[in-house]
Amino acid sequence: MPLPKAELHLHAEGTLEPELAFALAARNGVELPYTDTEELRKAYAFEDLQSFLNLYYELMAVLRTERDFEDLANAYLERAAAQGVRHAEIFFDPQAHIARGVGMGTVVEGLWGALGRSEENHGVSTRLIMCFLRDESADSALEALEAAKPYLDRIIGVGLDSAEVGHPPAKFREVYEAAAALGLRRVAHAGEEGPPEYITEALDVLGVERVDHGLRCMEDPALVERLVRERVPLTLCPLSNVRLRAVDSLADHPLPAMLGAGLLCTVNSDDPAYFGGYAGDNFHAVRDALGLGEEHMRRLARNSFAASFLEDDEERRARYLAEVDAYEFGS
Ligand SMILES: Nc1ncnc2[nH]cnc12
Ligand SMILES: [Zn+2]
Repeated sequence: MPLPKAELHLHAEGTLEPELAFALAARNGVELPYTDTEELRKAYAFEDLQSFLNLYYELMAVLRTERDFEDLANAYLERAAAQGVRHAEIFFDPQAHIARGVGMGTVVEGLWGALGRSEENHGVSTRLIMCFLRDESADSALEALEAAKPYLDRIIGVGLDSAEVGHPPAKFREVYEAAAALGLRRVAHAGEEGPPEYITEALDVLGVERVDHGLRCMEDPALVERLVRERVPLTLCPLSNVRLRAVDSLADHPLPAMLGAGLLCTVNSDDPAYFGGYAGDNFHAVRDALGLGEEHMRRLARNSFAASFLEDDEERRARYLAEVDAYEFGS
């Protein structure tokens, strides 16, 4: 039985496996510039975040109908459940779909077709977080938030993703203020490729409650101290960091140093179809490459539920934490 865990950094579009991409392409009459899944997989040798994002946006062309988004989310939830994920807070990128003529309603209702039944079908509770694309304009982000207003019973928060360097968080002050006024939770990618200052800005200007990645905080000891003191969760994605060359190898990942510093670290998969593993694979990878023992694994699992947005269901959070505490390794 796998260790129970929450996944807090997962892009729905990043769960598009090559086989499903080809199946959806055929269903929707979309032509992909790859002959088969094998050739597509060869394109997964990334140099950096941008080289990944180019493929990530290209393959989204196959996602057109509510059913496509529902199938995508169901495929993820099934795999995640098999790896011990009990709760998933799932990002999606509405602007990338709206720009292709696929409306907010299609995306949200499609994803909801799977998420709304996830507990019965997969035993996984879920939340949905819409992300703004930081390499698009602040006005475009405001338009996306406006388009989301009819669906706010389905969306619990906002995030910020896409190409980081050159797009500091402060660009999105206004849309984050508007999101906060609507009662939405706030997170942002920061310190993946961008400097530690972007993490500080995300906290101070955007008011984020969690930092996605946050890896580069380790370059600034005063920032680390602050993140520890304020108990700001970091949603780390180790296999993603290797594939996008944020770290040289898994053995060089700063996770042990980050845990040692007292940071509230969590381990997640980011875009599992592209980076070679789902949540449980990421847990196993850091255990094996970094020699983390059972107590570290249990701590990471506890952190994932502690850092989740389950304030609306503390009873459930307590139940999940009790599952982690009772977990017997090797069972
Ligand atoms: N790791 C990542 N960083 C920034 N934007 C993303 N969009 C999907 N995955 C991402
Ligand atoms: Zn991400």
